[in-house]
Amino acid sequence: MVPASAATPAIAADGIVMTYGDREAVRGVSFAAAPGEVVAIIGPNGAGKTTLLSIVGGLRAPTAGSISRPPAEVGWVPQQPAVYRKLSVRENLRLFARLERVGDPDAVVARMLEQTGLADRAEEELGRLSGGNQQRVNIAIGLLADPPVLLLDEPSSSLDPRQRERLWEFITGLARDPQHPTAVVFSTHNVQEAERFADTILVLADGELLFSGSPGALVEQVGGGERDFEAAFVRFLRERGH
Ligand SMILES: Nc1ncnc2c1ncn2[C@@H]1O[C@H](COP(=O)(O)OP(=O)(O)OP(=O)(O)O)[C@@H](O)[C@H]1O
Repeated sequence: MVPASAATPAIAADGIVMTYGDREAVRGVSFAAAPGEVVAIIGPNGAGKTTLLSIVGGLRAPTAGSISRPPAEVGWVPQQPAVYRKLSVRENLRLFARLERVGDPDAVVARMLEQTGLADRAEEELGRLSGGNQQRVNIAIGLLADPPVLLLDEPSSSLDPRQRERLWEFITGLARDPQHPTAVVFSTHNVQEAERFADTILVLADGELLFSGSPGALVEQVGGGERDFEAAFVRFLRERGH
């Protein structure tokens, strides 16, 4: 749990603008994440969350603005995994390790199996694993190149509450690893999840960054009178015309 100001950022986005035709999907957004910091991007449908994440991950070039790291140093976990359900867990990891041209694919695959706690499921067909374990494999693929930054687009949206809990244990463990504190940036529609697991919340609406700070600071901004974080978030948006 390192506040962004306390260390050199693991990643910084500066003045990101993205236009699709004449539609401005992201309007001059800047943010930074420190090593070990967990950042949640929340906002209504169409706010620009996926667009912003995909630019930070180097999947799309922005219309304007810059990202402090090249795409090779940023792990990306898409909402729709690109995994092969008929291949085993190990085969999937090996395939993506080769595609990413990691130095020693077998060693990297062994490390990922260890890190995800899936070593004893390595030979199982991926499609037979639970949704939560499939999502771990999806995340492991994002981690193959050992990136200092991991981006996840709605990582828990298809999981039940128990799987969700285990997934967050895993993700926050990556951030808190003292040897390799990964900066984690994720988007979610689950506002309570953002409040629970993120150090910093970014509120995006209609492409504009309306808030950046701790969950507590957002509650304070709306006067602290709401019954929970979700109610405070809804009020915050309403007061700003969304
Ligand atoms: N490839 C594209 N071409 C044209 N418009 C796009 C494209 N991708 C996204 N948009 C538009 O940009 C805006 C932001 O979309 P984006 O998917 O980034 O939002 P989001 O916050 O991730 O939404 P959701 O919560 O629904 O996933 C939307 O108006 C969307 O229709």
